[in-house]
Amino acid sequence: MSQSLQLFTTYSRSRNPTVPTHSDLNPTHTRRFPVTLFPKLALKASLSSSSSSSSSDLDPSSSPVLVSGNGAGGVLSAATQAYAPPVLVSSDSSSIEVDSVKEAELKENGFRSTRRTKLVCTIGPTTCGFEQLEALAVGGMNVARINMCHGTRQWHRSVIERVRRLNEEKGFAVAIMMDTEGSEIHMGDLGGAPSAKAEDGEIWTFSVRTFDSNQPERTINVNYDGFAEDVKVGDELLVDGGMVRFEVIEKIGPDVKCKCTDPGLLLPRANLTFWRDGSVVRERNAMLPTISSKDWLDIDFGIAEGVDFIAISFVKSAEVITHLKSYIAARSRDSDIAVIAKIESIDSLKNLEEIILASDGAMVARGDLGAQIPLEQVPSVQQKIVQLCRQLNKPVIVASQLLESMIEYPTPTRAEVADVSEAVRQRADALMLSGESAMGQYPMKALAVLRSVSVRIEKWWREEKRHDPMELPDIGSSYSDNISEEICNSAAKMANNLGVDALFVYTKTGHMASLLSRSRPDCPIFAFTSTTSVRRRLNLQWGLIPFRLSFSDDMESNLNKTFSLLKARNLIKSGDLVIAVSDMLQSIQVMYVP
Ligand SMILES: Nc1ncnc2c1ncn2[C@@H]1O[C@H](COP(=O)(O)OP(=O)(O)OP(=O)(O)O)[C@@H](O)[C@H]1O
Ligand SMILES: CC(=O)C(=O)O
Ligand SMILES: [K+]
Ligand SMILES: [Mg+2]
Repeated sequence: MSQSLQLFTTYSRSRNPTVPTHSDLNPTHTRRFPVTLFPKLALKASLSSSSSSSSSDLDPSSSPVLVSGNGAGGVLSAATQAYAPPVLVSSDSSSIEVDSVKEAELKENGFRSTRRTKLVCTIGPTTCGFEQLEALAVGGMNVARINMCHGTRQWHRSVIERVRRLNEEKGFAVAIMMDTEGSEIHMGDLGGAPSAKAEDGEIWTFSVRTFDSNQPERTINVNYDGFAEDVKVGDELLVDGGMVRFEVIEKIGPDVKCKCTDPGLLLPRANLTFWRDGSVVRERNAMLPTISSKDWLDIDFGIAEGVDFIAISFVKSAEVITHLKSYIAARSRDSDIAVIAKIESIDSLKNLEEIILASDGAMVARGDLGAQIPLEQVPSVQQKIVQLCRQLNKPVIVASQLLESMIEYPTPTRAEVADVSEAVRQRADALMLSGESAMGQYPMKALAVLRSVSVRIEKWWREEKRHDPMELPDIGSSYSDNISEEICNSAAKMANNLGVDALFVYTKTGHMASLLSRSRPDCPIFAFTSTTSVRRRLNLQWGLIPFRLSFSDDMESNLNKTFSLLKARNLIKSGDLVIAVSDMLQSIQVMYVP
């Protein structure tokens, strides 16, 4: 076996004076980097003129090969590379200019300051139209989430179709995440009303009876037949994780009379938990399946629609994730739907490591989590989950109430901004909007707040060099996996030490890209992959700018092609220092853009 670390040091022009210079990086001096991890260290100075090979790599007649973007994407036809600054996508006879936002950002601020933290938006009544979806995509939405608790499958299908059309026509790579309902106890849909206000001291009836059109006043339907049997007089009933609270005062057959003790807004299908003697009552929930029969139908729907992620609510154990993954694999051989475990119950915390290991990512679902554990424990649990996910190389989303007040108001509270900053500082892969984007009055403003806070905090922490280095354990099961990990860890470290402008990774499955992301390097990671589904999936991971690119096993030609395409688009320039790694050739290459 020949596992070599190859350092191709191509020197083409004098070093940018703002970054450290290395006088021995030149055509006549090759330098052995202090890397001793590999059996054979082949150090090769590649002196060929990179620009000379570009013409043969770029066949003007070929179809679009390069699609860039970090939620704001674009398609660059090889034919346009030399001349055409406006990047065009031809989906029909007319051409549409795309990616103006991302490109403008990359060009104005340099790609060093692009946002690393990814943004997930829950789509609901206020954002389901094509124009609103486009505005969200332009505003930085990387993943659109649809919550199967709400709306019909037809409604969800139309959202998926619109997102797909947006991607095709405008060159975005917005991924779709389907979130299951789960079989927890929740309220009915309030007889069609958007919300209802419960005032202090009011008596409300929670009933397992279903009501057709005429729902009696102050009556709420509960979806679970055993509800009236399970609760006891004196129990505390929490709606939506404690946003509204009631005390159970009387049981009459299927009806449970409750007095409101903390007033608030009741929203359709809000979750219900009941507490007795200071802790949540969960015996019954423990017996309910994590994936209900309705969830299985929704999952079939998600597979048929080709969603990118399925997020499973109220995961209790790793088995359910493993089972779902094999179910998906059996149903859709070619698809690579990633399974995200939502951490929102006591059981999920008990089995945290196994669950995360079995999943393709996790969500800190603070809404329901805060209804199951004391609220003051939520911040430390969040930090723990975020750290563990990074160590195990799984993307992690911090969700719920990040900008809750923006459902009603155009400006966030200072406390909300601090909460968002903290999640960015913890270097979660992604932040999620829920009600703010699903049914709030200011979805675009809320997204803009996430975007600006992310960019600001990321930059501040980079400048301050305040990031704690994290111990990254070996996670691969084979020697070859371990080599990939060492290559990525070393490449990220070299990138920081040398102050390079970008890391490039050529990856078929996205694995090497995720390993680079795990190191949270100072520079952005340009991830080149040949399939659109992998590109969309990488859109959830910290610091990756995913591009679709047809590439070969010949790294030199890949690099030349990439340099030409990116330079034509003014995304990189001669003299930029780049470190490249790839799946195909286990190597680290350091070079200046010719
Ligand atoms: N497809 C939809 N149709 C109508 N309203 C929606 C839709 N999706 C979300 N909402 C509204 O936005 C609110 C917040 O959305 P979110 O997805 O966070 O849901 P949730 O019901 O709080 O539950 P969870 O996230 O725990 O599943 C919901 O309570 C609901 O009022
Ligand atoms: C997102 C979600 O499910 C929660 O916070 O409960
Ligand atoms: K859900
Ligand atoms: Mg939840």
